[in-house]
Amino acid sequence: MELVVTDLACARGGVPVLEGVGFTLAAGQALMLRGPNGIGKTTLLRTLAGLQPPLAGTVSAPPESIAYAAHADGLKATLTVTENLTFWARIFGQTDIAPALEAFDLADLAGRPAQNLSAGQKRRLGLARLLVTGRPIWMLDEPTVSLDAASVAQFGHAVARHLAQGGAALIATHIDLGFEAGVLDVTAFRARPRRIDSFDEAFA
Ligand SMILES: Nc1ncnc2c1ncn2[C@@H]1O[C@H](COP(=O)(O)OP(=O)(O)OP(=O)(O)O)[C@@H](O)[C@H]1O
Repeated sequence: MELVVTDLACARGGVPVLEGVGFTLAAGQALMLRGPNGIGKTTLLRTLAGLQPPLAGTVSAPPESIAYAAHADGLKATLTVTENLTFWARIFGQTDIAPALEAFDLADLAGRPAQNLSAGQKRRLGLARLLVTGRPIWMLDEPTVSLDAASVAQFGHAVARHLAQGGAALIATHIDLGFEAGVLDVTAFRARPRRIDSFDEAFA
């Protein structure tokens, strides 16, 4: 599924962050979001994934086509690895969690409660959830935090497989993930400061 973003503007905490964002992401393609800390990469991903409304512009792909993985792992602490994946698979109408366990080398940890995993293992489980969504467009915010080199490579392979199967990925990351990808530097879309004209606007 193709994602076409046109003239998008987005805000965080009521403050415009980015404007005029436009790009196309075709099936099979990945795009790396770049730009300094605080420029608006997370804000853009949240807006594209439908977690917050844009100030302006259009996003061609519906939120139902997007799987969003935020900074936080979002795991159920007392559920095991298998139970976490099964829980998420059911939400997305899927049943098979075996490929997710395999892709992220989680089989040996399948019976362990999420709260007893290391930070990197939690992150692997968080990312494995992408595979049980069945959704074509992955939007990932700093997905490699806490991962060691082998796990980064494993994650890179999982994304590459997703792309080969006709998926697409938009990834905010500062590191090279080992597969061919375009780069979108969001610095080019930094919102210009504007005058606040009313009390209501100042505290919106
Ligand atoms: N909850 C919030 N309320 C108000 N402003 C926020 C909030 N979260 C972030 N911001 C501000 O919004 C702007 C964009 O933040 P955002 O998290 O999108 O940047 P980023 O490019 O993802 O940064 P990083 O590379 O550090 O993760 C920043 O100036 C930040 O300080």
